[in-house]
Amino acid sequence: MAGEEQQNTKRKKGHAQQHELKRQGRRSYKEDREIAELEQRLRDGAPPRGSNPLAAQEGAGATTSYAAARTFDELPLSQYTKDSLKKHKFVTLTAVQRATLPHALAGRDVLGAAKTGSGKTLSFLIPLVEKLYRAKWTRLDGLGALVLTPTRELAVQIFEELRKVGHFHDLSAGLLIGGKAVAEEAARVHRMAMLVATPGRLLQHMDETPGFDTGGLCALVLDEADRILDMGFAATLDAILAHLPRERQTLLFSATQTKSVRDLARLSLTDPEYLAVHAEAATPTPLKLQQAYMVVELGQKMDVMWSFIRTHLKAKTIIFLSTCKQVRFVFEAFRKLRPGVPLRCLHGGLKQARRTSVFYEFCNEKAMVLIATDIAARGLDFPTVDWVVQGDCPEDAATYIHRVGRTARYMSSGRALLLLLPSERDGMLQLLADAKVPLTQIRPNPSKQQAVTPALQALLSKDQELKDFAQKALTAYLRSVFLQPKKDVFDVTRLPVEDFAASIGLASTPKLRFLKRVKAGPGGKSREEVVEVGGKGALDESEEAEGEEEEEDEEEEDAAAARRAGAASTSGRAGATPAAGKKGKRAGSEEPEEEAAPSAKKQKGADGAAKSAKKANGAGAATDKADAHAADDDDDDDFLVVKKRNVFAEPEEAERLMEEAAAVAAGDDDEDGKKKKKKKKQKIKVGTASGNRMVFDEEGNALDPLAQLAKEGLGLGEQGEAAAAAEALAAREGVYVRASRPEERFRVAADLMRRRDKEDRARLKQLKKEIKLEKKARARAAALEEQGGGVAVLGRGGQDSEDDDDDGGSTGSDEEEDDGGRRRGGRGGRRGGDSDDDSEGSDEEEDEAQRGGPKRPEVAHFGMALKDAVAGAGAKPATAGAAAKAGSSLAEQEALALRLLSMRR
Ligand SMILES: Nc1ncnc2c1ncn2[C@@H]1O[C@H](COP(=O)(O)OP(=O)(O)OP(=O)(O)O)[C@@H](O)[C@H]1O
Repeated sequence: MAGEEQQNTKRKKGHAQQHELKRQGRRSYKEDREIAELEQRLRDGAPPRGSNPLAAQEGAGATTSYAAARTFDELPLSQYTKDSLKKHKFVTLTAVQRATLPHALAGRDVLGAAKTGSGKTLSFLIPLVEKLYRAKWTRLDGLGALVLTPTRELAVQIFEELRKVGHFHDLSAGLLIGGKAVAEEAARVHRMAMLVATPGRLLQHMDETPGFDTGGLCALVLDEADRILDMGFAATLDAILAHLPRERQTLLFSATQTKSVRDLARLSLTDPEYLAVHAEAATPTPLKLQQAYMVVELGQKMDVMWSFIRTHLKAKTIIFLSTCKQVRFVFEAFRKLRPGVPLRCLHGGLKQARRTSVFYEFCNEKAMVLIATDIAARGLDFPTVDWVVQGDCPEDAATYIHRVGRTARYMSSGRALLLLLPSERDGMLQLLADAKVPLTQIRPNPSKQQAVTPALQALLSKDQELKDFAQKALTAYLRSVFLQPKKDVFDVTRLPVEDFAASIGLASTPKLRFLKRVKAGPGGKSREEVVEVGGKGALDESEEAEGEEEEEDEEEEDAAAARRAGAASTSGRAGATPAAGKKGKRAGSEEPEEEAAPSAKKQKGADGAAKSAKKANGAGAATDKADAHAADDDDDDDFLVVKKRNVFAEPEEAERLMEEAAAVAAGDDDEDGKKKKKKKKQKIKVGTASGNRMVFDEEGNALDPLAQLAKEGLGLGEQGEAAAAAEALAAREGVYVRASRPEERFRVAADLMRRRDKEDRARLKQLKKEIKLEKKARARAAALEEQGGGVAVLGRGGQDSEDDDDDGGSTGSDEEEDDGGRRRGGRGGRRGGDSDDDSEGSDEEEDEAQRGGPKRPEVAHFGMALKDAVAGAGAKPATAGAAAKAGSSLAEQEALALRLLSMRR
């Protein structure tokens, strides 16, 4: 027993000594010896320059060379890294790891290209960690290694992977992404040996954070290098590079690698190794990925997407759309129609906390539909995604490859479906054929297709917010098509805008005008032409709507927009004509039933509600079929009828099939494809009751509201304490590599987000209350003024700035500054992200209030002692507090305080 104690004490002493050594930047004798051996092995066994280690024979020169290594154990890696990899079950190298690790470990610049899901992340993380370990890097040495990624979610994911690789190391690592508190990051960033960052936020710290030293950086990684090097990130990347030393190792990885000499020159690469692992492969996409496309009319797209979801209730699916606003609309609309599978959305307009929680939720679910923009297209490693559906055509073959790469990752299989408009078909298929992407044509099974349009019309007719979303979605979609540089694929003038508007439930088409630059004549002189869609006088309306942009991801989405806009401006084309099309006259004038009805319909056991809803609601067509399908969720692929042919091998047949599919998608009835099916007119019964109000969970199970509350446990009792404990834990763990408990962290993050959402809502409510009170007070003050006497405008002085701090990420304060010192009375200002709509109302109220009096002083503080003024004023209570004691209402107290103030002035 005594012996055991002695041993324990000895071990503890050993650990303490080791820790102290590391703190001083020194290593133990054992580590020193290991580092020396590793250096020796790396020198002696490095693969020849320009060689591809994949071609190296196993066993050849095994004594010294590690070029033929098949397992991590055979590589010259530190024991800490080997143990970490083993702990996380990484044993055998993937092809890209075999090809790139030997060169990267030898300290060379590498350009690695390999298919999606092939393990590129470890190919750059392992060399970084090893390099700093061998350099005996300490936190006093400043930043040693940097990984740049185009999106925040990808940065989070890489950071998690880094925690795995660095599990047993003693290196500090940090994550810098937009949407988080800069100040918090600034306090720590200078202590980080490694950083994973998005370009915008990194540059902000480089410019603004004192003591953030990047001059000693020895390794830089650009993940999704082609994206980071493209024009969307050009200025930011150049500014970042200007802060970094030219002498460094640089690693570039992507599934679609850049070969541009100009790009590579910007990075000052030294004799880089170009390792394109799958360059000779028959296809650039994973072998276990089945890919198909379907030609769909724009006016049928919503039906096809809805039908897909309804017939794949047990699948994990990502649906890609082109813009934030489309994602928001389709998500909100489908969510309200309750398809029977949980839905989530991911786009740059969401608050960062929401984005992160959606990311993790989608990782952990088995069956879920994620509707997303291209911020989810690159790099994200969601486990076991069954389907990738491209609802909108990708901008190029590279985007296609990255999007479909979210499924069939590593060893698993997956399926992908691309929806193409007839006008996109030829151009896009050609691009994909050039990129050697194998595609099969597929068409929807008409008997399984479910019309969602009537349901959308009914929803929009009673939900103004959703209608606004729909209008903005339509505008954003057309604008994105307009901005696409590849005009042979994307031609906004060929889109049936009015059919599309009708299909998303809009009773009329929003009026839009786009400015179009076209090259006039061989001289290349440009002129501006106005393309008008849907009528005159449209510009103001639509552009105003666009002005109300949500906070977008400052990284990826802005970069994409900049890229498209830039390309569009240099590739203008002539011949734009107003879009033609008959006016779709759809529902919307009649008042539909209670909103709960369509969702109630598909609930098992809610038959009565379902029947009445079916009769009453315009959602009939969609939900009738939805009911029929609710019972048999297993008919997954019945909706998709496969034509088992490679269309590139049989062009004529392909043509015929495509036309056939287009005819089916367009709803053509007879063989010659001319006569359109008549849609049964939906009758909406106005004013009838629709049953009890119900709450449903994501799976569609009915819950009573209290049970729902209890389930969510919003900050109540133990849950609140647990959340507080979790928060403390998160704060304690910080961002060190050694602290590796992903599940715990996910839970902590989820708890924190729930609590903060609740706090936000409470704060907003409080603010609205306060604003109302202010208005009242001003009204009273105005009345007093009429009776003679000056008036002061209310504000909350110090309290404002306190709230500002709490509410990181709000754009309210910016607006305040922009208004040239016109200080608002609190945080009712417009917020970024998904809460901005909530606060618009209070904004207006405030604005109105601000206009109340032109010469008024800016801020008044309640509770100030105004004895002098009181003395001058005669027998009134001295302060608002005194007034309260005297029993007057708050509004009266406020009015009184104002009066006192003005008298004092
Ligand atoms: N050697 C390995 N053994 C087992 N699993 C691995 C190995 N290397 C990578 N993986 C796993 O394979 C999956 C895909 O890896 P990773 O995300 O690095 O792919 P990628 O090539 O970067 O894909 P993308 O091009 O989409 O960014 C991850 O879940 C990763 O943990």
